[in-house]
Formats: sequence, C-alpha cells, structure tokens
Amino acid sequence: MVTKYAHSPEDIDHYNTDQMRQEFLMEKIFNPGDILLTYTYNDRMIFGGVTPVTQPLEIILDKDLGVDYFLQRRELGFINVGGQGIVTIDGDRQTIEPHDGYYVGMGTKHVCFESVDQVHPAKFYVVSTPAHKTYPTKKLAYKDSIAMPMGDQEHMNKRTIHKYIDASIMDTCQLQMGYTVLEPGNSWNTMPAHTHARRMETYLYLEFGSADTRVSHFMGTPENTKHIWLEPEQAVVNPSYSIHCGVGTTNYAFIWAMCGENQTYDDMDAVDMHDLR
Ligand SMILES: O=C(O)C(=O)C[C@H](O)C(=O)CO
Ligand SMILES: [Zn+2]
Repeated sequence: MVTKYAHSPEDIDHYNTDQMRQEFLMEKIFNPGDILLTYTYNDRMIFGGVTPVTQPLEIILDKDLGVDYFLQRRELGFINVGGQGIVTIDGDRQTIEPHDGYYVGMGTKHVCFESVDQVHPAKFYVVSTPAHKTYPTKKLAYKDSIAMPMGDQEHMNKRTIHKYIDASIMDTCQLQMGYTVLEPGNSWNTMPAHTHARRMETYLYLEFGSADTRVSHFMGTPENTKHIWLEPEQAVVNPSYSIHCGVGTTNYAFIWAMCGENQTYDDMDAVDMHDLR
C-alpha cells in the first residue's frame, strides 16, 4: 500500500508538474493478479484496485492499520468495472456483474474477490473509510443506483451521476460513492466547479471514448488551480479545499468517493466562473 500525505494549499502552490503527479495521482490502479492500494492522509481514505485473475484475492491489512483485520474499524465500498466477478463476504458467495458492487459493513472479517473468466477478469475498484458503527452489508446494483441527469450539450457537460452509496437510501458511517457517465460529445465533469471543505474526494477516471482520449483533471483552490493529465484507469486525490473537475478529449466516466464531516451530497460550495484562476 502506497501512502500519500496531506498538503496545504500554500504547499501545492509551489509544486511543479512532477510533484503534483507524485503527490496526488495514482498511475496504476488495476494490475492483473494483484491488489494496488493507496492510503491518503486526507480523511484516511484507502482506495485502489483488486484484479483477481486465476486466484482469489483478499485485502489483508492488520499491522499497517494497527488492528486485527482490515475492516475491524472501517467500512468498504466497491464497484466492479471489469468482467463478471465473484465476491465472498464472510462466507456469503455472490456473483458481481459489471458495474455492480457492494457496501461492506465494519466488522466483516473476510472479503474475497474472484474473476469468473480469466480472459476478461473482474476489476474491483475499492474504497474504504474509517467507521464507528456496523451497518448492514448491502449489494449495490447499477440498476438500483440513484440516477441524476446533469448538464446540457451547450455546455458540453451532459452526464448522469449514479449514486451508489448515499445516506438517503442506506446506512453508511461516512463513505459516499458513485459513478458518473458523460454522454458522447460531452467533455466537462463537475463544471461549474465546487468545493466542499467538509469532505475530501477521490476520482477514478475510466471508460474513455477512444484509445487516445486523455482527461485533464483540475484541482487546487479555485483561485489557484493546477491540472494533472490522466490516462484511463488512473485516480486522483482531491483535498477538501480543492475543486475537482475535468475535461476530456472525448467523453468518459469516473467513479467518485467522498468522506469527511457529513453525508450531505448537496453540501457543496459552488465556485463562480469568474473566480476561477
Ligand atoms: O459529474 C459530477 O458533477 C459529479 O459526479 C460530481 C461528484 O459527484 C462530486 O463532486 C460530488 O461532490
Ligand atoms: Zn465534489
């Protein structure tokens, strides 16, 4: 597991391109047969990819977290962005279709990930946040997500936000998670931009419209923005003070996950277009 530290806005003001990438970008999330995780000091979120091929994979983190087992003091959300998979949660074995996932409550001892077809393996994007209470483990089906159409063609930001883990439909200690899909011919996400000083957020960009599509992700304070260029299936950490939005050379999708002070999705501070620098 890689550690990414927390930085003040004054610090990142001095970062060059390489430092921005080193501190905020995860260049590889899915590695066949492997688990790649990042621990950010921003609200202690752990996120990354579990990509089983021939063997089942389980996240084992005890000494790293000073606990007896990974989810002793944490909750977990995941969404499968690869082929059909299987997850066994404390002995309960379930098939996970592409774009479906799970919320796994604190206290769960074993979560085992498998692929059904090693030629087209499952890719589980996992996010875990500190928890204080056990809430029921729950299947997250794409069809049951809250679909919120946003934006319009004129502003090139027509997209649908699918909320998977949201306090309005289920119990969660602090994790919120969803999947946003841009329509073809649209390129801007989360524009107009916002911040939410009460929550940090990570973005995994994926499902780019063409092989040479690239996304430029914007972060930093509204009056002092930075950008990071991303390839498909790369992720970026956004501190609470940071805007988090992007533009693609074609359409694309992304999985966002948040945690922090509250669970109010709409608790956002809109940034006036005139204030962006
Ligand atoms: O497309 C969007 O806009 C989003 O998906 C925004 C994220 O959900 C977000 O930033 C929530 O705070
Ligand atoms: Zn946000």
